[in-house]
Amino acid sequence: MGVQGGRAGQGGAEVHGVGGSAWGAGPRPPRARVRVGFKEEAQAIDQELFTEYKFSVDQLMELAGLSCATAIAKAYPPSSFTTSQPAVLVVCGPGNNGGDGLVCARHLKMFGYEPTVYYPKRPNKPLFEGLTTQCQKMDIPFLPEFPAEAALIDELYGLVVDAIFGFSFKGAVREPFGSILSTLERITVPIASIDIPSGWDVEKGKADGLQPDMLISLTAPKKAAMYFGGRYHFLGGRFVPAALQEKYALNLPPYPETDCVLQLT
Ligand SMILES: NC(=O)C1=CN([C@@H]2O[C@H](COP(=O)(O)OP(=O)(O)OC[C@H]3O[C@@H](n4cnc5c(N)ncnc54)[C@H](O)[C@@H]3O)[C@@H](O)[C@H]2O)[C@H](O)CC1
Ligand SMILES: [K+]
Repeated sequence: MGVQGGRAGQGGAEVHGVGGSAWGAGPRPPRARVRVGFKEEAQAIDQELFTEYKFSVDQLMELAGLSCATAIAKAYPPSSFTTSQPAVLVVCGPGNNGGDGLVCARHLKMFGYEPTVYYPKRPNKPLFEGLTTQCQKMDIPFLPEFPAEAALIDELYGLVVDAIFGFSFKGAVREPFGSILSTLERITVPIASIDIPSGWDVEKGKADGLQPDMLISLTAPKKAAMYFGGRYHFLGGRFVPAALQEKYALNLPPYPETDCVLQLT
């Protein structure tokens, strides 16, 4: 099961191309001329967007989630799925990365996919409650339990969206996410990670961690993106005003026309 042309296994040469896993070869420079961002910068830009530019989290999350669904639709069109339906499992974590996942699930449904959400730790905040209700009202199922067997995920879904942790992840991973990540490390269907592969150190990555087929960097690639060895790297979150891009010397390549995503590799 999976998507046509999807990877056959974690870290396999057929996915990572010549040279095999990026980990084997050590860090490599990003293939597009994009200055790799740093964790501190990502959070500082985020803060400035909220405090100085007066954006709300809802606004940016909507654009971030839409970018993710759009990038997924470009890399894995529904027709490429080998499952009977373009079934996507969206795994959402407890912070804003999880919120991006909920928005992404909603747009994927609009785009003709069949998303299912797993959302074990739900913040008691109107934003996340609203996003959850929107998905439920759109007949997006929420799993009560995470599939214990990696093989079951491979059988039921053609793609997994990793919206567990973003740039605020730190320290040793706590349950239930440790078990979830160890199951995801064993699946063979492709994983699309939002902003950062979950469980990775934001700067150093994680050699024995998740190895997604796709990474959608939001605002700018974080330092750990240097270690990404999958097939598709997209930039999304086309919402950083020019003055802020200049202040942080983001040096982002131009997005094509009116697109909300840019394929970097
Ligand atoms: N400007 C932008 O680019 C935007 C990015 N967005 C997304 O927001 C995330 C960052 O969100 P944040 O809420 O700050 O944090 P996270 O989602 O990364 O996770 C925090 C969440 O996780 C828990 N946690 C942290 N470490 C651990 C651990 N070791 N084990 C278990 N749990 C852990 C923590 O307690 C919190 O609950 C960014 O990456 C983008 O994806 C926004 O959408 C806005 C625009
Ligand atoms: K993630």
